[in-house]
Amino acid sequence: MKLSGPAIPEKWQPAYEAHLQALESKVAVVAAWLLLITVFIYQFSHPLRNVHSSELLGIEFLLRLPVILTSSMTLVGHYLGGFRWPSRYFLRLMGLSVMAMILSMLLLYLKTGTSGLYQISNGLVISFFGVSVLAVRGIKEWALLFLLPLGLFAGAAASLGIAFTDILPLFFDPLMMMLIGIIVMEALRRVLTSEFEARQTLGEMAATDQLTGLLNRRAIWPLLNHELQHAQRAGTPFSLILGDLDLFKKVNDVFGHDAGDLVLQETARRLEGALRRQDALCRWGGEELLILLPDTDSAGAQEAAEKLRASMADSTIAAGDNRIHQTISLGVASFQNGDDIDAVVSRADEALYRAKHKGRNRVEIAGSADAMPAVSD
Ligand SMILES: Nc1nc2c(ncn2[C@@H]2O[C@H](COP(=O)(O)OP(=O)(O)OP(=O)(O)O)[C@@H](O)[C@H]2O)c(=O)[nH]1
Repeated sequence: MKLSGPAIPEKWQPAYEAHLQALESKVAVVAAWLLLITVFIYQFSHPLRNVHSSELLGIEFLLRLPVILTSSMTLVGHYLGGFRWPSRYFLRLMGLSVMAMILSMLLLYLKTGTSGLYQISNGLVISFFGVSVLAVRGIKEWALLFLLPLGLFAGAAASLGIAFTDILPLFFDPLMMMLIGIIVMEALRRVLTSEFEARQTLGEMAATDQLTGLLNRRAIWPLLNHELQHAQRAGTPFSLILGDLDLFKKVNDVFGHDAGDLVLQETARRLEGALRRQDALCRWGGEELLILLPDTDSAGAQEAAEKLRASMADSTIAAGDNRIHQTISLGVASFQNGDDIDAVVSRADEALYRAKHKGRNRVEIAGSADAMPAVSD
């Protein structure tokens, strides 16, 4: 069984990491509460469990103290935001403190010959199961949580002169429980990973235009709003380009709808190739495209729009035996104080309208223009 689980595609890695961290955070809080409760129950229930007289209570409390501290830290971190560490570190601390507690108790009982080894053996079973469930990320965490403490325990037992033949039988059931815990956790992780992938796929489908693979109109809105807020807060510029394929109706009429679709797909590919990584390209409507250029002023956006125009005009598109010369007209508008998104889009639309009117296959900048004459075609 591959304990590291199925591979997550590269593009989803950041979201998967966030998903894992959210899971670890939930497991850490539940584990911290459980540990605090159980440690106190065990500390004060020894008469009920008929373990031993009270002479070891003090030292047992000291051995339980790291568990109390690490689980308290986890809860403080979670509820009060006191520590900025990822939950993974809290899980490690709690797991290691549980292992240190139970293994030192075992050494203590073995060394002092105190009756109650049977209880410690039960404690080992519970602890090994519990700690294996903390290994949310799989094999590497498991190795850290188990191999390190068990290695130290073996060293300590050897130096105290405790025979391994006395110890090994005590570990049989705990190791079985550890195995069960790991398998349960791995199964759970696989279910959660499949659920994560299904959610990502659905999210992508909902955000993507099926024909071109570009963002759809709904999906670009959050990006536009984010950019608007950033511009309002930090005073950074951003620009929008509205592009519209020229005389595209003719392509459909002359070459057929399939050829039209192919032209749209090739347009998406070319425009994407001409843009920067941080720019967002969206299919705004039928043959209309909206491009968001973060951190770009009017001059930069004009340059980008010119590149987009050239990427279409410079070479024909092959559709079966035909070569289609498809051009695009573009209107550019940049954010100005007091704008909302509709205002910037509307200015880009006016500029596009002008580009069409002036003969198509050209870039027009909002605000740089003459009053708009009526378009005749
Ligand atoms: N093949 C195809 N055609 C589409 C799609 N979406 C929109 N269209 C077509 O795009 C054409 C747009 O035509 P018009 O709005 O008249 O504009 P135009 O012919 O491009 O002319 P101008 O914009 O003035 O340059 C229409 O024929 C639509 O049917 C699509 O997904 N696939």
